[in-house]
Amino acid sequence: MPPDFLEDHAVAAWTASGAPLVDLLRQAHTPGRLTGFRRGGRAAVLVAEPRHVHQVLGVGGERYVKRSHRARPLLGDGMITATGEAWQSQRKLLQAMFTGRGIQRWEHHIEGAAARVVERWAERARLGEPTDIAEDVQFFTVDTIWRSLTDRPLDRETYVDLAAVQDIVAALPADVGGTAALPPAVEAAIAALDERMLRALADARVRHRAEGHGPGPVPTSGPSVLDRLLDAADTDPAYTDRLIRDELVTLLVAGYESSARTLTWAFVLLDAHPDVMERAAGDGSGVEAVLCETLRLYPTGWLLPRHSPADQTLDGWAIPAGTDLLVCPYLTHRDPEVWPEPEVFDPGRFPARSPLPPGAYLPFGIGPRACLGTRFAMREMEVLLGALLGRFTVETTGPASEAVFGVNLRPAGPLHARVRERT
Ligand code: HEM
Repeated sequence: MPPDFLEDHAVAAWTASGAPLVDLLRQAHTPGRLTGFRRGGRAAVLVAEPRHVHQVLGVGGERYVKRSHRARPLLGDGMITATGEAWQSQRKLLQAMFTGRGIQRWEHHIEGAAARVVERWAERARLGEPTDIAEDVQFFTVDTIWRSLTDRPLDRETYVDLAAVQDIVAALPADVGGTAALPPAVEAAIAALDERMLRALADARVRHRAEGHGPGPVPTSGPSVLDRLLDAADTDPAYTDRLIRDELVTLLVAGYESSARTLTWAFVLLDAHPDVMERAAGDGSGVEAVLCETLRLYPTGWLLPRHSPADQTLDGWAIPAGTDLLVCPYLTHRDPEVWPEPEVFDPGRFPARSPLPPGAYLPFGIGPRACLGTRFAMREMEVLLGALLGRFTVETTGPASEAVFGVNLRPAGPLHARVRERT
């Protein structure tokens, strides 16, 4: 049976309105059915039911492919955009640094970067000046990932080049199949970022040789991600300077944007729920639940597109070759069958009392392409949120942030707040 497609006139009306893609997905969404729409001769189906999500990303992870056209101008051939054997070997190389005990090596970077934000807030509190939470948490997440990539703390000048990534990401087409033509200012920001990365690479190569690394077997542990990539380059010709640049930019973009936006969303939600904020501040034990619930309501990876190169059947529905499958964690996470009163922010839902249906909760994706940095991200967010809530009270002073559904789901604008030391 073919999926239900929206009438062409409904799609044309949506196009004419200039509304974001999420509005079209909401229109198409019909619980219990597989629904979609056609645009410019291309068919796309919405994948929001947990069992469909599980099949497309989990068990069907090999059949439905990732094309990532949208981010390629920025990420090149790094791990997010790579496919097939290239992806497999890239993932294998870095996996151990980010899973299991591997992340313990980043603990001192995370603690160091969190201490800088705590100091900054203490200064703001002393002077009675407001701060921009969105900016502060972004500095933190850029700092943690930069230290992990290069083993160097972040200076302001480097931060400015790296943080320009957010303008680049915002300029990427949010829509699947969007073109890669970017405004000149964005091309220039990508060039500045490239220069910064290639300079970091050249510096690291000099240090790397001086420290006695060289051709030989790839060690199973190393001080930084860049060292690991340089070791790989000694034995594997696939690791050209270009690919190392792509991998660094990929880890930078993946590693700071989502964590920064999630922390900002957490403060937006906590500000609206002071009782939850006080409980989480108490002994810090509720911080993880606050983050899990924040990621349920605002999964920064709100849309995970896949493509079907061959004819497939999904839960009895016929998926012809060439169809885009728009997995949408944002809609899945608001399924009332799984989450009673889905719009309500309630960290008490976590940890879940009974196992959730497969595919029902996926802020970090599922299946072979699930997030490499899940453990790193959760740890860094818990450390910072715990440290800030434990020491300061927070009261925002600006209007509530609107959600922007771009390549990722981010809060619009800054988040100005007054912070005070707890007495
Ligand atoms: C709150 C923070 C984060 C969120 C919500 C998040 C979310 C995601 C999601 C949903 C995916 C899967 C995309 C897909 O299936 O199409 C993904 C992939 C990925 N993430 Fe994260 N991420 C976060 C933090 C991080 C961090 C800190 C790092 C790096 C240290 C990272 C590195 C990656 C990489 C490399 C991939 C691609 C994996 C692959 O294709 O094999 N992420 N992330």
